[in-house]
Amino acid sequence: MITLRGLTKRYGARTAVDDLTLEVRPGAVTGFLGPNGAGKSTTMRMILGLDRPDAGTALVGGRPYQKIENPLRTVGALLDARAVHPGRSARAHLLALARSNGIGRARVGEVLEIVGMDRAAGRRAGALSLGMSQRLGIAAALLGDPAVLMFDEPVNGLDPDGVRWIRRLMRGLADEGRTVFVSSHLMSEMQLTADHLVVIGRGKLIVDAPLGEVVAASAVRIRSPHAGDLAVRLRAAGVEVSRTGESQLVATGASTERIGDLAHEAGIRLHELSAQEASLEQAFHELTADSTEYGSRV
Ligand SMILES: Nc1ncnc2c1ncn2[C@@H]1O[C@H](COP(=O)(O)OP(=O)(O)OP(=O)(O)O)[C@@H](O)[C@H]1O
Repeated sequence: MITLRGLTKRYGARTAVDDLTLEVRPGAVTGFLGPNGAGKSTTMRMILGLDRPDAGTALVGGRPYQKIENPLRTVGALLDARAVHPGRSARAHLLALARSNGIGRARVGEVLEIVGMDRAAGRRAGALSLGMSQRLGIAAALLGDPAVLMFDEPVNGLDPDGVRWIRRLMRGLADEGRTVFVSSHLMSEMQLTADHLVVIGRGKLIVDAPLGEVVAASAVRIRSPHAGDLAVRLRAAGVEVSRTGESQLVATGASTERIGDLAHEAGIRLHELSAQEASLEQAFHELTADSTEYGSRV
């Protein structure tokens, strides 16, 4: 479990993370989404004790990172896959990490196998492809068999096989009851991977909800020979409506049942009434529109 309470980080006049309060729960993949510069990496760095918050707290398993005795056994993280000594072999890198964290040598072989790197273990870290570097970073994160895992943009630069592999790995880790917190700006990817979503913009929490709830923020497509009259009626009832064609409307903020009832009360015939499930991409765009606009101005 990761617990953030009022977590805040400022860089000069800029508030990178703004009063973030949330819980990341075990047994699920929680996607951490936001436009570039939203504050995702800064939040993860504060959880790992790499950046000091200006206010608030970040706890892992109920403790601040600095107070965790064997951090690698509690929380594993992949922040920057390239942050490995380039001259060391993958195995030597993991062995050094294991030794300094009181983890037995045998576990190194296990994690190399989990990430499918047993045959590349002798290669120098600096000579690994990005995909292999990601796997090595994940092997390091898994080394202490931690209950909490954090991945910052893990699929960046990966080929489709690598992306599928990471997706399956995260699912498996969550199914084992672990807390899996993964940042991404790829909404389509999160739609396939995450159970729960945390969306931030300009450092502020925008959404903290199950994936289904975010995606179901739906629009309703309507066709009627009296679209103009119907639009007037719907707006009067507080429904947001836009006219998309001579006889077509799209309404948001009301169910098909409500729209059907309103049309019936007004005596207006309908030729189509269908719920359009918003893709996460659309939902994300709507949710973060303000913060993205702000971002592009600065
Ligand atoms: N060390 C730093 N010094 C000054 N400003 C910083 C520093 N680190 C981050 N920032 C700023 O804080 C804000 C949040 O950055 P952060 O990297 O956390 O966002 P992000 O959501 O991870 O973005 P991205 O998707 O681009 O990685 C940005 O405006 C960034 O420029």
